[in-house]
Amino acid sequence: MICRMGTDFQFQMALYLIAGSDESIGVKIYDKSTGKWTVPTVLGKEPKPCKGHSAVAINEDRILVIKKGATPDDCIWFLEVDTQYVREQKTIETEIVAWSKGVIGNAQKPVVISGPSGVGKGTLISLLMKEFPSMFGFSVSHTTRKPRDMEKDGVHYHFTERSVMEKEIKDGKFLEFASVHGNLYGTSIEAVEVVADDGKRCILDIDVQGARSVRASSLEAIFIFICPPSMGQLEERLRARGTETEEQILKRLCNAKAEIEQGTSSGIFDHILYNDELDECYKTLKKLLGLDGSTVANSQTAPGGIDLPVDHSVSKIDNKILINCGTPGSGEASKNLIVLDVSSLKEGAPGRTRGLDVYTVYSFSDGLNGINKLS
Ligand SMILES: Nc1nc2c(ncn2[C@@H]2O[C@H](COP(=O)(O)OP(=O)(O)O)[C@@H](O)[C@H]2O)c(=O)[nH]1
Ligand SMILES: Nc1ncnc2c1ncn2[C@@H]1O[C@H](COP(=O)(O)OP(=O)(O)O)[C@@H](O)[C@H]1O
Repeated sequence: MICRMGTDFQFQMALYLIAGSDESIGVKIYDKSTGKWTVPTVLGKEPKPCKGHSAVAINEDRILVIKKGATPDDCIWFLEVDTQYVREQKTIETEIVAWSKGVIGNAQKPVVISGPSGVGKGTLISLLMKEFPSMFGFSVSHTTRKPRDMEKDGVHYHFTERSVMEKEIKDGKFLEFASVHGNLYGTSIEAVEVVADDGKRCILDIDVQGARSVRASSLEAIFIFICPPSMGQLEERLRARGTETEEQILKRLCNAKAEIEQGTSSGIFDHILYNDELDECYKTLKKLLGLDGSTVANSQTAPGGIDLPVDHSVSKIDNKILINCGTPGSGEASKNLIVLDVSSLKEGAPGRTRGLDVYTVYSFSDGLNGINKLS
């Protein structure tokens, strides 16, 4: 492995070294109090190797890493060293850092939908996905339960063995997980990232325990609880669906009481919807998601990127990162300065940092300038 680039950052008690090779980008930490180097546990998907990188410390929380020669959608990354997410994952034994990819603009908050089995969560989500296919993406959960007749692996769930899922949970691959009706269910970090990378708003269908975990995490979301009009109607719907055995139906009905109690009284949920008449409930759901005609349905912007030349220099002034791409040529306008505004950074899904504003400044040889906002 040939190490051909490195940047280092001094924080109060530690120095972070980011070094890249043809194969990987590695991180080492020098502890000033003990004088020792350690290799931290690195969470998140590591950026692909590149032709070099520039890096700037944004604050004590994270370091911005700009990859050279990367594709426009893959050049802005953050090494999180003390963000809320990293603090949540910290163990006593090892130092932890996390990679997260920079997302231009403000993708809309994910939507968490919970409610008892048979209340109509899946039905409402299907309606949304059908009416707004380019706006919403479903977070495909993992589960140890067996697939139903019509369910497809990788579409409705990632059907998995308990031992495999438990190992992946241990390896930090899950945003949340819970035991529901005797099976293990969980949202992998990747499931949420896939939707974000597609430029879509993520919908999570998870139980109340999962919603509680997400509420406590760094992922900002809208939380909606769906209630049945009555326990009798819930039972009717579950039986009419015809996907569960009698034993499973009874277990689900028994759990429904506690779920409804927690869902309606725990303060986890921003909105409680009653799914009596499906059409009415769907209309209300669209209204609270801002889809009642006041917004253009498919207006979600595609995931953006920045076309960076390999040769550039980086500097920081307050909350602005200036990427200098060289002097303009004669005659034509040339893009010679890209400005990243990091004043409204937000933690997204683990593995993503949202809220990056990007401007390109064009200069003409006669001294005139033009500004173009990408986000
Ligand atoms: N915590 C958590 N719950 C999930 C996840 N995926 C599904 N669930 C919940 O697990 C419960 C059972 O789901 P499922 O087996 O599909 O049955 P259904 O609710 O009757 O359609 C529902 O409350 C789902 O919301 C997940 O990734 N995490
Ligand atoms: N408002 C409603 N009125 C009557 N039946 C409904 C309504 N909403 C959903 N259903 C039906 O109830 C059953 C359970 O709905 P489903 O979406 O599978 O629930 P969940 O995903 O919450 O378990 C399905 O057969 C569905 O067609």
